[in-house]
Amino acid sequence: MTSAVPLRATTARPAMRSATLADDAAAALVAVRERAPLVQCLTNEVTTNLVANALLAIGASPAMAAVPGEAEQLAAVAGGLLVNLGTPGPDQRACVEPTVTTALRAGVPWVLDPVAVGVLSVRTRLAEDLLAARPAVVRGNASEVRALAGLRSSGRGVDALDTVDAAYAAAVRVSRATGGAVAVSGPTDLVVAGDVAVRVEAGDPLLTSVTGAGCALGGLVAAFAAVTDPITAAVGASLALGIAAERARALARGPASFQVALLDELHLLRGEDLEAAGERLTVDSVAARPAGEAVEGAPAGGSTGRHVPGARS
Ligand SMILES: Nc1ncnc2c1ncn2[C@@H]1O[C@H](COP(=O)(O)OP(=O)(O)OP(=O)(O)O)[C@@H](O)[C@H]1O
Ligand SMILES: Cc1ncsc1CCO
Ligand SMILES: [Mg+2]
Repeated sequence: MTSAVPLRATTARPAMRSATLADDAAAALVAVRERAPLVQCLTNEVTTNLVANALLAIGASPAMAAVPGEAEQLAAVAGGLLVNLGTPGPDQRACVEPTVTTALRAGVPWVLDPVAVGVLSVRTRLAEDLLAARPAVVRGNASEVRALAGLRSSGRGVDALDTVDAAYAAAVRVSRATGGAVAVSGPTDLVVAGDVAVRVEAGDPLLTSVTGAGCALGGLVAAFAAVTDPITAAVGASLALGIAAERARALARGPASFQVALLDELHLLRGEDLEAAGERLTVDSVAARPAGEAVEGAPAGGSTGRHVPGARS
């Protein structure tokens, strides 16, 4: 992976307030609706359709061009790029490095969704290489983020068995390595960027009964990243999907009707809905974490021996 590209500045903002962050997320949603950013997706074969539909519902313009020779053409003109490693077949493996390099050179923010990293070896090595290209946002579940940080993880296939709290130190470590944001999904989402940690209270357990809710979240993060900074993008996308899910739940009989309603609710979501969500956000400083929640210390589960490029240890 080339590193002869401009590096992204750190995203942390001092003294961030939850109300301000909610306002910024709302403004970003309005901007997505106004600008309809093109989001180039190198995504997986299982959830492509849901990712594309979620992007359309939020107001973005998705395109899934994963053909070698074409993928980088689209990345050069996109507003954002999603790289989701759910089914990393030969075409995607051939595409990914030139596509990410093109995006970086063009100043296009890119999002890494490290599906099943830590469980499966090919994608784990690929993700480790990709971290050196400094994704604006890494969006994964707790087990995936732990694995990316080189910590022992207990994912089962594409699902997390680790808690979001157990991925806190890992998120900090990966954020410091990339200079971008790291978003950990679960019952409460966690977004870390630099020295800022944000918890987002939104969502519904039915999201885990629809394949690709996390993948869709990765796509939404890429759409938001096209119009705002990485931490606002991660928080805004998390709020948008979570609030839409809560509303969809009220209309659903099960996962199938929930998925349909979820797309409707994403489509209906307005800036005011995110503006009113300040109370769902808890912002604190990484440095201010209580003792016992070590950020740099050895993980409870030990290390896999893998290394995050640039990570402090
Ligand atoms: N128990 C829960 N309650 C409420 N929301 C949840 C719960 N678990 C996950 N979510 C939400 O579901 C969405 C997907 O998160 P999840 O952690 O399941 O992603 P994932 O494992 O990457 O999913 P996938 O790989 O299937 O796409 C996020 O918006 C998250 O906030
Ligand atoms: C089930 C599944 N398998 C590979 S990708 C994917 C979608 C959820 O990440
Ligand atoms: Mg996932």
